[in-house]
Amino acid sequence: MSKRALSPTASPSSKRARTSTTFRPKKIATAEAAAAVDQDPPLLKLLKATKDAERNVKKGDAVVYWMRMGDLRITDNRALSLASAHAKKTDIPLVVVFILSPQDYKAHDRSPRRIDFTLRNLALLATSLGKLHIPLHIITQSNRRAIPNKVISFLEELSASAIYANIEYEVDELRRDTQISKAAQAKGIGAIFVHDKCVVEPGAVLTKENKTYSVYSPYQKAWLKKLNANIPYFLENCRQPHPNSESVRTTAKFGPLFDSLVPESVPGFELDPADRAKMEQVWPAGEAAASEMLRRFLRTKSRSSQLAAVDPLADGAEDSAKRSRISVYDAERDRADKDTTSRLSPYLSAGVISARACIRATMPDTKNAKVDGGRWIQEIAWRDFYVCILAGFPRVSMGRPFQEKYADIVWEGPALEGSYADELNPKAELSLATAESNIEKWKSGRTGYPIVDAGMRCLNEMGYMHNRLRMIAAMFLTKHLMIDWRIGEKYFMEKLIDGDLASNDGGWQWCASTGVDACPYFRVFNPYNQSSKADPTGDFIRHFVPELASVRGPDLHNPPAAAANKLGYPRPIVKHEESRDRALRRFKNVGSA
Ligand SMILES: Cc1cc2nc3c(=O)[nH]c(=O)nc-3n(C[C@H](O)[C@H](O)[C@H](O)COP(=O)(O)OP(=O)(O)OC[C@H]3O[C@@H](n4cnc5c(N)ncnc54)[C@H](O)[C@@H]3O)c2cc1C
Repeated sequence: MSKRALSPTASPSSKRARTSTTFRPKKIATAEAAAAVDQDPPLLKLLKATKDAERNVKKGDAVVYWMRMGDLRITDNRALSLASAHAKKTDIPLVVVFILSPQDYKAHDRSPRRIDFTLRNLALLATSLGKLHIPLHIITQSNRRAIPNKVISFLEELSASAIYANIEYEVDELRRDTQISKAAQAKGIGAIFVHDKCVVEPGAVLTKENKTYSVYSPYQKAWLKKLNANIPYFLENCRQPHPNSESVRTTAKFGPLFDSLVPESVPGFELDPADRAKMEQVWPAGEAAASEMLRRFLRTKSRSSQLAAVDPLADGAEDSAKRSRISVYDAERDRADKDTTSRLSPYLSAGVISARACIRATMPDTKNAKVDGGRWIQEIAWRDFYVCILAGFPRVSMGRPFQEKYADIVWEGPALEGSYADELNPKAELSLATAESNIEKWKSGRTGYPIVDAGMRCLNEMGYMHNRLRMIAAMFLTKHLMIDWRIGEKYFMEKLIDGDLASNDGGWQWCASTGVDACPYFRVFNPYNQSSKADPTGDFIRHFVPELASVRGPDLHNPPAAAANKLGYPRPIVKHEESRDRALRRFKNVGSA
């Protein structure tokens, strides 16, 4: 039975409602501020602050595991496993806490779908933990700056001996945890923050000069070598938590923690009922669903019936060793007209399954098995790479381009909050109204480029987009419409169910050519060519752009004017060659139009 309370919106405190509407996080740091943070990365500060965290820990009455948005699972969870071992060793109960923080969700442009997915998973976790007599205590904290004090007072109320958590690599979160770590240790409470998100943690793979890699290929080679050199550590299957004694449920201190309810929604992030029902169908919550999705990816064939917003666990998946999705991944992964990829990103982003488990599942079951570094494994390495970039060059999470030399590219459209100016860039060619109208057409999938429109409508409908389509849509916004990548990055985060700052920023800056190991600025995708590669059958476009449902053959990718007009499909809002020339000009002459 899932344990969920009615939405707190039913009786919002006026203070909470006010906070969520007036809170305006600063989005873009100055170049100087970003450079200063790069020089002294917050991850190193946290690791330093927690180095001796387990020394001088007082004996207490409980051990706390702080579950975060990126580790919503019981199986193979490093911090949970360590917390449980500590509790078992000292014979005290384990308590799990989750803090709902709407201001953080706003600061990170979290989508209501991602929040809903979090709550759906938490509801299942509350039940599973309850079977182990472990309470899942939910705290809603309206002012994010007050979280450190809130955590410390919670630990003091429980007379906790230690708190464990998996590291979140975003700047604000690292700073918050460093503050908590220092405050906890001052009170004799251990604060232990461990790596869990990546297969190979940030800092473990460095260049010869002891620096974070900023080019993927050598990184990936070094990553694989490191991984294979110590598989028991990097691919450890962390132990399941031990149950608490049942008697913990009746104690005055811990009993009430079992009454905590997972809310139905978070104010400001509610989903309308139809969307919620769809999300439940397309992205079923829970560790069992994630494991089954992984199993199907490894063992069964792709299906064109899976190209849209449907149940990924629907009957009909056909077993095949030779034609399983992973076996043909290298050749078929760029196709959006069937489920060629794993669709595990929402589960990996929310930590419903560990990246370690994904890699382990691809390995033969022999003692000396090695990770083969095949194409799918390389994608998991991309995920690790972008987390390393976030940790090693925190500037990217402060709204700055990785390549600062591109900071002054002349973008069309509105300036961003906390950006250079409040008004339109004076060098822009288009009026603000035209640029804003272009952005709206891109968002709603009405650009007149079928593959871009199908991708954007897919994003709007199911909170997910195939990787190749994300690339096409992102490049279209940044190069064809010459709109600042941060506008697209924000829109994706607000819509995606798998929204993840490291991968999203990495992907956007790659497409905008401002990022780490980015696409060279002169390589501007031709959307028509890309379209026939990503959707050779045309099924994907016909599904998501119903105006074109009757069109067959090459016309589908580039509908002739007369046919488009007749079918009510828009004409292209820009011309590929002209926009390409403009993008090249602006990147060659940064600061000029
Ligand atoms: C503009 C843009 C924005 C993106 N935003 C996000 C995001 O917010 N969250 C997110 O998880 N991914 C993001 N990606 C990466 C990628 O598109 C998705 O991870 C992938 O489409 C998920 O589908 P899948 O699970 O079927 O992937 P598979 O092909 O099955 O790959 C397996 C896993 O590897 C990881 N992965 C695959 N490709 C990439 C990649 N290029 N970069 C980083 N990790 C990768 C993902 O965790 C993925 O689940 C973005 C890419 C681009 C170009």
